[in-house]
Amino acid sequence: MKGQASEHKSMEAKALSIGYKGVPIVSNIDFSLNTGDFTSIIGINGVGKSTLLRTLAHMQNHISGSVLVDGLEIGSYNSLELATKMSVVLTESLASKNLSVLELVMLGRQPYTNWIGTLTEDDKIQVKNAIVNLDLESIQHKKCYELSDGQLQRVMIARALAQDTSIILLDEPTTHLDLFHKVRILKLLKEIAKNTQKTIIYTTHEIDMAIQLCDKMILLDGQNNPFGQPCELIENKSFENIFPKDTVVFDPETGTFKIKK
Ligand SMILES: Nc1ncnc2c1ncn2[C@@H]1O[C@H](COP(=O)(O)OP(=O)(O)OP(=O)(O)O)[C@@H](O)[C@H]1O
Repeated sequence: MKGQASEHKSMEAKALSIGYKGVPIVSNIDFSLNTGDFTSIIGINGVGKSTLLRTLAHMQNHISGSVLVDGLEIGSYNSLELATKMSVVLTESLASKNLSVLELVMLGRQPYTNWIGTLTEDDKIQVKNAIVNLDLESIQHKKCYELSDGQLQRVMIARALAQDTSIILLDEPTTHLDLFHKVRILKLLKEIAKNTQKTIIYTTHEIDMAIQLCDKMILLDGQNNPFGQPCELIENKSFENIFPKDTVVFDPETGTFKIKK
């Protein structure tokens, strides 16, 4: 589904509890995202950001509460339906590094191709656009094992864009990127969210950048897990207790964290 004319709730969490083997690691997660929302999940190491992302991607079950996609329980979709609704970019290393960049990005079209995997003209356009948008033209024929971590990260994002889903979930998409590429990719993702009315959710440790760029933020603190626009979270002093105050303090004036000297 693409280019929806008006906003609607594309992904919601209600009283969501996530964890492993029936044991919750975070509860009380509530948020509601519209189409076009560029959203980050933030919080300290080990709080449960990746677990939440994998739960939203239906790669693991939630413990209680609900995750709604386009108003319906995530569990009510089969895997092919979900593959046309959401794409996922994980940090885990890629199994098929023997593929070329182009071949890997083409795999993004798999949910739409026939059983032999033939690409239509539309599929090829989507692949080309993803390659151009992520600046991969000059390396499109290289094998993935020949790439740097940062290049590979851009290829994985290109594959998700080629999949052209209304929801894109990314786990720490900027980890291996230099400052220029971090900003470039985040701005590109935001632009894509706005121009094509996609809901984009990503986990990150770059809170300052997220405050500047995101429409909404989900702050996992293991207690209330505040959610809202960055300015609302600043107003509610939500950022002030993320880290121990004797180490880093949040400056609401600049929206940045400062090292406590
Ligand atoms: N497969 C698993 N089985 C059991 N516990 C797990 C599993 N994966 C992660 N955990 C635990 O769940 C908690 C949250 O982990 P998660 O990776 O979601 O945190 P995170 O916020 O993404 O951390 P980081 O910022 O370090 O990437 C941690 O305590 C972790 O040890």
